[in-house]
Amino acid sequence: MPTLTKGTRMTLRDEYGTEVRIAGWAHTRFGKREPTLEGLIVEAANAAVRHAGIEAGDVDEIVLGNFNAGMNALAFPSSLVLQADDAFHGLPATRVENACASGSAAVHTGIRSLLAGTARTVLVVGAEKMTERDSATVGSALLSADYELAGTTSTSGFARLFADVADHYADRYQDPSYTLAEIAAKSHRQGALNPYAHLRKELSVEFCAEVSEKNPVVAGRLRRTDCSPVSDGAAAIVLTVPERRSRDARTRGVRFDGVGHCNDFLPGPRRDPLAFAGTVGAWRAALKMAGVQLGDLSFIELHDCFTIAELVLYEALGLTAPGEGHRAIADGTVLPGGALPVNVSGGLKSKGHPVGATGVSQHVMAAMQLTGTAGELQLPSAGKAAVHNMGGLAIANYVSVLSAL
Ligand SMILES: CC(=O)SCCNC(=O)CCNC(=O)[C@H](O)C(C)(C)COP(=O)(O)OP(=O)(O)OC[C@H]1O[C@@H](n2cnc3c(N)ncnc32)[C@H](O)[C@@H]1OP(=O)(O)O
Repeated sequence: MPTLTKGTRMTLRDEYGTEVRIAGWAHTRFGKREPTLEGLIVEAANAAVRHAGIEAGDVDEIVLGNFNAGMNALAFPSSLVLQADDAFHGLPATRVENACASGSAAVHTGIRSLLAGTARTVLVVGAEKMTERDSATVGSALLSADYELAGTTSTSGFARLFADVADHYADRYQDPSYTLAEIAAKSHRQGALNPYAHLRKELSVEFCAEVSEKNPVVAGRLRRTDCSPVSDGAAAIVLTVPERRSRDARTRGVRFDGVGHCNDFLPGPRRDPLAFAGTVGAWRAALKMAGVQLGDLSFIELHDCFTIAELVLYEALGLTAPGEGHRAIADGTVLPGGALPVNVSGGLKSKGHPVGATGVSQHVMAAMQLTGTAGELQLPSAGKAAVHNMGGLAIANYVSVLSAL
């Protein structure tokens, strides 16, 4: 399989030395939530504008990440953001969709507007309402992102596809089941500390490792604890290019040092299921643009839609050699306090995965760490972070490298 070397080609600093920042952010609680999609969007949008210390009238453009995984079939969901404040009335507002990476697709779209000079302040919202529908409907909606299975009905949905990845892993290296339980327990431990998380319950490695009535098999080797949950929720960020602002926001916030976006082929046979080549392409592009290496990062928020994805990502991102991802968790590297903590927020696995919100949520979690405002989740030292968000089996891949100001 070829290595993907193409991907986003842009620079994050323009001729005036302008840099792109996240000036404010907000996050609703994830889980089974009462508010409608509109209610979640309004809550996150207004709170992010307040947090940035700007007025709604300062926003030039709105981008909404939304996959419609609840199959609500609502046209123009981007106009729901206008409901947050009358000052948004008339603004350009666009819904961006790239499956489970829709949130980061929205973030990167907002960055492009800033770099193009068509906006100075962009409000990016990610939102999804999934729990209103039964699991077969949600499973089918998610599978519309898969080339071979689109249009089919499934109660195990994407879990089946990632269970196949776990089988390939077992065939090529060794049975990953126990390592997957260790990853699940790590995520639940962190999620229990995250006030925004869907599943705030510590689960032991033993519980996650054992198939039981409370932890049934969902597909193949994947147990319930190996899956991210079906969640409702929203997150929002305010993107700015501060030097060009007429009314300056507070100077706190975080800076984008690098971005990468890389899409892979859809047909399964054209991809090595354990290479996540599109992710590797986006990762390398973002780190190169930022001028950093793995060792320069303080932590990573990565797309652990299933625990097997996190294990494969340890290897694809270079934390360990192929087949040795188990070492990253066994020796404590990816734990808080380890050399490179992964998913300190609890990740998708425990924080939840309201599909369109996820990429924005990951940027919010990283921004909180980098500004020392992550509460019980706070790492002692957090200067530089990478955020990785993917759609499908590493089909649409986005990476951001962020720094504290
Ligand atoms: C590229 C990508 O991102 S693809 C990813 C797209 N997302 C998905 O495919 C979603 C995958 N997840 C799922 O389909 C579902 O969450 C499942 C199948 C794992 C679990 O659903 P169900 O079996 O219907 O669980 P249900 O909602 O009835 O909850 C039963 C119990 O399990 C718990 N639970 C539900 N999901 C999870 C989970 N993922 N992990 C741990 N516990 C869970 C609930 O809190 C509840 O606990 P309680 O009895 O103590 O109250």
